[in-house]
Order: sequence, then C-alpha cells, then structure tokens
Amino acid sequence: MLEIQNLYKYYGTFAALNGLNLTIKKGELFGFVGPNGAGKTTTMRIICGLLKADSGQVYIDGVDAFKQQRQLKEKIGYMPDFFGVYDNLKVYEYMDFYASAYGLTGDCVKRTCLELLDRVNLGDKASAYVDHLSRGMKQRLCLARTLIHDPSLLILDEPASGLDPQARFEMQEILKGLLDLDKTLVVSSHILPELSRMCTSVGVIQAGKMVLCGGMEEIMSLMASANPLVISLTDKVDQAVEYLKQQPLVATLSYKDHTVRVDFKGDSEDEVRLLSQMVQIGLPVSSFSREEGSLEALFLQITSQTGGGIFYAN
Ligand SMILES: Nc1ncnc2c1ncn2[C@@H]1O[C@H](COP(=O)(O)OP(=O)(O)OP(=O)(O)O)[C@@H](O)[C@H]1O
Repeated sequence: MLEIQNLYKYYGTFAALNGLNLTIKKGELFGFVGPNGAGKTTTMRIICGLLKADSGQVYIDGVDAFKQQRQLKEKIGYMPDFFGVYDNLKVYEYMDFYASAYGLTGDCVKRTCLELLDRVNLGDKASAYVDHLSRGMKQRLCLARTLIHDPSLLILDEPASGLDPQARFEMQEILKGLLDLDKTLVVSSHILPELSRMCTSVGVIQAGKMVLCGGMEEIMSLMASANPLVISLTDKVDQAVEYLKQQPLVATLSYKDHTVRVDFKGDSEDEVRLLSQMVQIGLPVSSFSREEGSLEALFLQITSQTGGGIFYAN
C-alpha cells in the first residue's frame, strides 16, 4: 500500500530524513514511533504531498506521490498534529465545509457527514460550536473530516497527543474500528506502549532513518527484554544481590531498600528459571517483573545489536 524508498529531506544542511525506507501493507494499523525530532512529521508531510523531498520515492497503491498529486489526494487523508481555531463554526458546518472542499455534492453530503460524526462518537454534537468541544472531541472531529472523501490510506500525526487516558482509549478504539472499513492507517507517536494496544505493526525512526520494523508482538517482546527486571524481596536483599551478580545473564544491577533492578539479558523462559532458583535457595521474593517499556531502552538495545543500522524484526 505504501512504499517509501531512500527518502532524503534537508533543512539547510541538516538531514531531517537520511535515506528512509519503509513498506506498509494494506490493512495495517502501523505505528510510526520515534523520539522528538526523529523525522515523523517530515515523513508524513512528504507522503501527503505537503512538503517536497530532496530525493527518494513514495508510492501509494502504485501512485507516484511526487508526480500524481491529484490521484494522491484521493487516496490519502491527513490529520495534522494541531487543530486550528474555528470561531462561530458548528460541528456539522465544519464537516460540510470539508465535504465541499473535496467536491462532494448532492444528497450524499449530509448522510456522509452524519455517518462520520457517528463513527467518531460525535453524533449528538452536530449543532455544537466547534470551539466549545473538548480537546478529545476536537481531535475526533478532525479525524472525521480526514475521512470525508473516503481515503484508503490515513496518515495521522499524533492523533492522541494531549488527551487524558479515557479520551486516548476512545480514540484508539475508533482507529481500530477503521480497519473494518478496509483502511490502512499510519499513526505517529513517541509513546510505544500506547501504540501497542492498537497497532498491528510498528516502525521506529531515529535521526531520519528507520532503525526497527516489524509486527507489534515481536517489537513488544524485543522491548520487554530491553527493560530492567525489578525484583522486590521482603528480606535478605544482600544475599539476593550476591546471588544475582553471579548469574551469567545479569549484566548490571542496582538496589535500593528492598528492590533490586537488574539488566537481564535473558528471555521470558530465562526469567522463570531465575525466579524459581531464587525461591529454591530461600530468597523471599515478593514481586518479580519487567519494568514498563521505554523507547530509550529499546534504542539502546537496537544500537548494541546492529551498530545503529537497520534491524527488521521479521
Ligand atoms: N521547517 C524546518 N526548518 C528547520 N528544521 C526543521 C523544520 N521542520 C523540522 N525541522 C527539524 O527536522 C527534524 C525532524 O523534525 P520533525 O518535526 O519531522 O520530527 P518529529 O519526529 O515529528 O518530532 P516531534 O515528535 O517533536 O513532532 C527536527 O530536528 C526538527 O527540528
């Protein structure tokens, strides 16, 4: 569905995109992750034809994004990471405005606008003023207007940013629901665990290059093994520390009060083995788990495995 080849974008002499390659299959909900400044927005704006690349190619369903702008616009819906101010505009009028901007006419306009408002849980807000909506509602409205011309590929720049947990969850559920309409979605975020709840695949961009790409489960399991094991004990912490230091899969460790944090190189089977051995030798373990995933830990692991090159999980 989306094929990006060797994409470069310079701002002055600074390479924001540095030979980016990426393939996304039809029907994927693809999480595009990377730290601030990695090049996500730049990539998305180039895909949508809003920014010119210096070199490289982008194809969407075989359409050359740089040469076939009209066909590109039909295929793509873009939701930017900001929402403008719309004084005195009601929700339905806002949708109607975008419908006419895309050349929709006739009876289908009203039906389409109302169906889309229902899809983003704003069916009862058609007569409300846009500026009176909550942030979560505004972002859902922005998503609805992104869908107005029935695009097959949606490019969504941080659609859940700034939302509280409940509003984020609602947005995630709506995005997952779009897969039933045969859409392909590219969703950017700098929070990988947030994407894990909805994405089918994920790619990590760092300094304008893809450094990791694969199915969501593979990436999450890679990430889990990159995070420290946190082991709490009710007693015998010194003894536990001495025992752990002797284990070949323990790279480094630190401890405070009754908790030991271990940089552990093993997989989940190794973890089970370690826990049962600790219990067997009489160490009173009260909790044993991997810390919540962080992108930073994953980046460190990728860099140490690949010397910073491209690493594909599948
Ligand atoms: N118009 C511009 N002029 C100069 N530099 C720019 C411009 N736009 C972006 N950059 C730089 O290019 C790099 C990539 O920016 P981009 O916005 O694509 O990153 P991002 O991954 O989307 O970051 P964020 O998560 O913060 O939105 C950053 O170092 C940024 O400062």
